[in-house]
Amino acid sequence: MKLRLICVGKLNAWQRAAAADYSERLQHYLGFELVELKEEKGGRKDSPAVLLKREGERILARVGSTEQVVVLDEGGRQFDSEGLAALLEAAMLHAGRDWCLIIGGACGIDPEVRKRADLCLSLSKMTFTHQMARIFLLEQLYRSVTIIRHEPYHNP
Ligand SMILES: C[S@@+](CC[C@H](N)C(=O)[O-])C[C@H]1O[C@@H](n2cnc3c(N)ncnc32)[C@H](O)[C@@H]1O
Repeated sequence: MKLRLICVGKLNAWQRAAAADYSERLQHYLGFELVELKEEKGGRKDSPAVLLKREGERILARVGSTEQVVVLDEGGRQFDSEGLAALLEAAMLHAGRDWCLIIGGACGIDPEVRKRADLCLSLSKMTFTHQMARIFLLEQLYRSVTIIRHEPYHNP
């Protein structure tokens, strides 16, 4: 089973270092691919909704038809770390579909992308920047695999 993370927008140097650290750790346990899309830059006439829609179309073009789509959204379903690990473990044990995780850009996620979601996942009720959401998600995925393997990273 593989994980793919689709993100919109770039990270600065320290964010990139943090994200790279967790994704490298994660790759020791699972296949992992990062797809980083450019933020939509429209002209002065383009409304935020139009830009979001275009961004959404580019995201959906990268989603595989058989993938389990997990959209990151502060209004989504919340899990504790053990709960997320259990969800991931069930998918791994039952040769589940590959996961495609999606983090929106600075303006959020187009409704069409949300419609494609099998799960909307919230990391907190608080809103994070997309950069911070990426780092927190990668850390939680890494934490999940260490929980699944009973390794000492997670100290509840
Ligand atoms: C700055 S937020 C966008 C906020 C915007 N108000 C919206 O409508 O979604 C950028 C992206 O980071 C992710 N994100 C931010 N906070 C999150 C949270 N607490 N849980 C899950 N994802 C979050 C989401 O994917 C979101 O689209």
